[in-house]
Formats: sequence, C-alpha cells, structure tokens
Amino acid sequence: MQTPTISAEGHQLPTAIEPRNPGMPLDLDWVRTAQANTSAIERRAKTLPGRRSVKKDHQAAWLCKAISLIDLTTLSGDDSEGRVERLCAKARQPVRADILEALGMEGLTTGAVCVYHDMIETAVSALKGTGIPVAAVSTGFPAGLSPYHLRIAEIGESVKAGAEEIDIVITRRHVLQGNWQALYDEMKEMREACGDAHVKAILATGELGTLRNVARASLVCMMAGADFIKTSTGKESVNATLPVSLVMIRAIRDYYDQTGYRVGYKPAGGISKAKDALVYLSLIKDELGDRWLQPDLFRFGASSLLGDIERQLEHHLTGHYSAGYRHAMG
Ligand SMILES: O=C[C@H](O)COP(=O)(O)O
Repeated sequence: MQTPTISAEGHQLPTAIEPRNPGMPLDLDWVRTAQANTSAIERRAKTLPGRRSVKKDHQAAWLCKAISLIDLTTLSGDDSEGRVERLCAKARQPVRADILEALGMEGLTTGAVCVYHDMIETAVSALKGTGIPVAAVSTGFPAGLSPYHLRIAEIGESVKAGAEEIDIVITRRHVLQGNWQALYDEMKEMREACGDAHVKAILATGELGTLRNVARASLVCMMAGADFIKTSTGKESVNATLPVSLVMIRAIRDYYDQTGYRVGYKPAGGISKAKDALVYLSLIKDELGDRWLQPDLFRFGASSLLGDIERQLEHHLTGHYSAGYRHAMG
C-alpha cells in the first residue's frame, strides 16, 4: 500500500462531499438473488492476515490512518462522566504529543467517540470545538427488543442531546424469518428519525445465521437509506470477522455499482490489535479502493485498539515491534 496522506487535523475529508445515500424502493428480486459463496469467502478470508501489503517505510503513516478511522468507544454498564471525559481527551490527542510531533502528525484525532445515550452530553461538551463527532448507540442497543415506539423515540432524544451519528440495531428476527419488508420499513423509519444525523445500521452478524443472510440484510439496510452498515454491537458472542467483512464490503460495492451511492463500512467488536486493523485497511483498499479509506466511509468500532496502535507507534520510534505486528507489516 502507498503512504496515506493525512491532513493536520487527522480527518481526511474528501475534497468534494458527496450526497448521502438516499435509499431506494425495496427491490425484493435483487435481495432474494443475493448470494454468498461461503467456502470461497472463507478461503479468501484465510489468506488475508498473511499478506504482506504495507511497506516498512509506510507503517507509521498507516497506523495514524487507522487512528483517524476509529470510533473510540465505551459501552459499559459502569460508564461515568469521568470515564467519558478521559475517553474524549484520548480522542482529541490519541497518542503522546512527542510521538505525534516526531511523526509530523500533530492534530491527529480519532474519527469519532461512541457512547450510550446517557453519556452524549458529557462527550459533546468534552469535544466542543474539536470537530470530532459523537456517535450514540440507540434503539434498545444491544438486543433491540424494547418497544418499537421507544426505539424510534430514543433516536430523537439522542439527536436532541447532540449526537451527530446514530448506531441503530436491527431486529434480527426479521432477517432470520426472511421478512425483508419489515426490515426495510424499520430501517427506513429509523433513518428518518435521525434527521440530519448519519445512521449506521448494526446488523449483529453473529446472530444472523448465514453469510447469505448477512448479504441480504446489508442490501436491505442500504436500500432503506443506511449511511453505514456495521457488523456488530461488540456484545454478541461472535463479532467482526473477515468473512463477514468480505460479504458486507461486496454488498456495498454492488450497491454502489447499481445506484452510484457510496455506503460506509464499520467493523466493530473484538478488533484490538494494530496488525488486525492493518488487515482491514488493506482489505478495504483492495475491494473498494482508496475513496473508502476516509472517515466518512470507514470506521473501526473499537474500545481497546487505540492502546495497541499507540504501543506500536512507540516501538516504531525505538525500532522494537511485536512479532505479530512485524509479520503483518512485512
Ligand atoms: O461498536 C463498538 C464495539 O462495541 C466495540 O467493541 P470492543 O469493545 O470489542 O472493541
């Protein structure tokens, strides 16, 4: 991979902001013919971690790129204002100042901060003036089984509290029962409730049974206007995986080919190692191209990835990498 160019602000906004995905009528023929060749997908996914695709000279730049794409997350029952303020301080300055200075990356920030509704106001106030958006998980996260009208109302409350991005959870039952109309209607109403806020549709892929269901649910959510599709809440027993990512990324590519609209991708849950983040970036570059390696089209949902990236950047300056990282970097 070539060295990414990162602006002083750390946010690599595209020169021309494109229109958001407006969605389209539900196309059941397209949904029902969407397939996922499980064995081919799994074969390809197995080859990804071993690929040596980032040149050593470019390592630090790619790690900084990964930082700029993190939705720095805390989603715990014991979250407090103090914890969220510390998280926001980390989002504003993700890595030690001397490291950023040595790398010429002053001003680098994470892509966003992601919290529960109750912590939105704290996060908005801690991030004031930085341009870092607050994302809120919503709609009865993580199971999404609270009364429907309350799930819709929760979105409005979070937008009112200052969230610029809303991570909704879909009703898994609609996918498992093949009730694509119900999934479409739900997603569309949630999208509308977000108003100007961007909406990320969490599919909870670990609970959808098959890769084919993942492909179909991805398409339906995009048809209903999702700005991003996201793998997981981080609370399922299986969260982001490479096979699931391949299926979702290819659904995004098909949707772009058919409609001309770019939908973003957010793998989330269990991504905690710098070397894994680099595998994801390389996958996105291969399958979707450089345009998707921007914070408006790609995010990592992660609570502990930043710590490992910071360690690897420290080692970059001293020349001591961990074995796994060295292997991923080639
Ligand atoms: O959306 C983000 C995930 O909940 C974060 O999961 P994680 O704690 O495994 O990084």
